[in-house]
Amino acid sequence: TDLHTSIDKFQFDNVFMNASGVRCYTKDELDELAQSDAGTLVTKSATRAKRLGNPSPRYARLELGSINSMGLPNEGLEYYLDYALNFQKAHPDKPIFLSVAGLSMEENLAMAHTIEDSNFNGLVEFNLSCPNVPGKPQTGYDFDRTQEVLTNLFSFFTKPAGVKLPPYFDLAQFDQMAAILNQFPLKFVNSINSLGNGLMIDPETDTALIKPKGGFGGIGGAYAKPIALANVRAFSQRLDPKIQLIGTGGVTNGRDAYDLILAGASLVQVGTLLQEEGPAAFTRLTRELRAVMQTKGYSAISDFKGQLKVLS
Ligand SMILES: O=C(O)c1[nH]c(=O)[nH]c(=O)c1I
Repeated sequence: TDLHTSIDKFQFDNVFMNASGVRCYTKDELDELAQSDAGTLVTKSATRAKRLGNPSPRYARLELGSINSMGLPNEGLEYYLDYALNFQKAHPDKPIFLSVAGLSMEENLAMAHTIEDSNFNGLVEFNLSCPNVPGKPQTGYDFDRTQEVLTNLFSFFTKPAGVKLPPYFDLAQFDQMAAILNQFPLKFVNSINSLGNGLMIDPETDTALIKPKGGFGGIGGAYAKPIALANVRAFSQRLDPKIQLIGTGGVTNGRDAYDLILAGASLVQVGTLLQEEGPAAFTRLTRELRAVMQTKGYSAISDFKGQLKVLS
């Protein structure tokens, strides 16, 4: 069985990769991902300047996943762009993703110009869904703003790019968002980011588990699986076929990854599981996905991608 997959002209020898924000803040962490069984990697969402992020505790493991309000801590765009430029020299056959999350339209466009003017030859993921910067709403939940950002962006940006979206929960929202996204030369849509602004409680102290925002943070892990499947499926049914899906959310084993691919995903990102198990998780996931494919009689991702059946 072969886990080879592609997005646009980019080929990957394995469908698995990290979700932005997980074990991808520093060069050392990124190198660990590069040396793992993952097919590729994405850097922590970058702002122009380095950010420390929110006060700790800002991440907690939960019974069925995780809650985080990191607050966009990162080393700044130049750091990740520098990493990417060195990486592509050393690994010309392994395209990587650069994630960008400007806190304003101007910052997003300024960072996009910097990337456009660079020799970066991988893919750019514009994160429209960070839920944890106090006072900053998620762009992905403001349709007019999303339209405006993408219009300004693609008036000059020519490198391969996609967007990271928050989860939607209403079919009219899938219709509206897809109608916006279909207007732009996107190579991919990555769905979903964490379930924004959840809350969990420490049973000993009756206190919110994490410190920022009175305990509100993005929820990941098994809790996210049914929402991730629905979002990938909904966009797969609505987007121009030229726009491919990256499935993120709820991957704990090979079957979860198989399900995201059935729903239409070309790549599968792993967040909470990677945070908890480390890059060795990719070895287990790869083995487990191959086993599911063998059971089903499939030898390639294309044999079952998007082939979810429904009851007639
Ligand atoms: O708090 C974060 O840094 C964060 N956390 C998330 O769960 N998703 C995001 O896109 C981001 I930028």
